[in-house]
Amino acid sequence: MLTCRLPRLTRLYSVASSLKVANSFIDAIGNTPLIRLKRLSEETGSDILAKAEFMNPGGSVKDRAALFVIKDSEEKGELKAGGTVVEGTAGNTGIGLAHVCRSKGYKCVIYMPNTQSQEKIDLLRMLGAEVYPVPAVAFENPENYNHQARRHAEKLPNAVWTNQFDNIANRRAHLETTGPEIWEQTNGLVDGFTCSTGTGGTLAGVTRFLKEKNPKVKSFIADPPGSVLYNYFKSGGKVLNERSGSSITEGIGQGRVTTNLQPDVDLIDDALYISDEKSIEMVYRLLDEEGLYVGASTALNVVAAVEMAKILGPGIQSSY
Ligand SMILES: Cc1ncc(COP(=O)(O)O)c(C=O)c1O
Ligand SMILES: CC(=O)OC[C@H](N)C(=O)O
Repeated sequence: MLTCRLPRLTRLYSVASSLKVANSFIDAIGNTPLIRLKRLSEETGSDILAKAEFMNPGGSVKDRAALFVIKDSEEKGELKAGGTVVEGTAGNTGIGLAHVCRSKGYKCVIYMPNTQSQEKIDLLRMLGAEVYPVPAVAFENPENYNHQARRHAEKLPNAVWTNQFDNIANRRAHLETTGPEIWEQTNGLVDGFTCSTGTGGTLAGVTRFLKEKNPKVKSFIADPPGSVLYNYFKSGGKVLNERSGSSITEGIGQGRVTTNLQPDVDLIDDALYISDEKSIEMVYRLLDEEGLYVGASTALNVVAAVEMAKILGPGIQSSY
């Protein structure tokens, strides 16, 4: 999910006009619409557009990364027919992987922090994944869900740990699909982009693509409580605090600069800290005003887009 502001935009690129038959689950990933948020656009004087990543067939932006990390393993010859994909995930990447695995005939093993919602565990099991909810401990701890996933894959023949946080095939998904879609859908009139980060793949890939197209496009990190990236950015990359605090949002927030984020961290123009209170309020505003039923991580992105629009002000490519 992403939001951006397009003061000059008069006509949206028609997604419906590009309707075609998808030959499989995989072909249905991506090409999601941009939805104009009418009330928030009127309120800010900037067009606020939300990329409807919930319309991916697995239900989130993470379908894109799931497809790219699996394709990468196949291309490198690490994953062969009948093999197993193992991943550490808050659940959404797992859901994308479980779908792609099912459609390609792979087995899927998921390690996730036991703080995540039961619905995601239930869905993963329904999709045929083997799921291990494990205690939520810091990345530095060998029992962290990611390290457990890596060790599981190392013990199995024909298995890969897709390593979504540090495997840059994830970032490539957004360089090659999400970023170009936004550029095309807005006829290049996008002038600001913001989203939160889990692995950082979306923020990094989209930022890189848009800035290569037009260096004047701004990019802001949207950070929830319990994440360290807001302080990291505001200290000019000097302070990487220990994680403290927590958030009701799931799948976002980060304790380190991942390999997916690292190459593009210097391209980020600003960071926004978004409290849970603001995200929850936005969940209900989007439902009441736009008829959009979204989760807290999406609502957080929208809060950030509104704040970004207010900072940049109406008028394309301001001098911020
Ligand atoms: C629902 C949801 N939104 C956003 C993200 C963040 O995306 P990325 O991993 O590309 O930073 C994730 C997971 O990371 C997620 O699960
Ligand atoms: C906690 C986190 O960063 O999760 C990454 C990703 N959203 C996932 O669903 O796995």
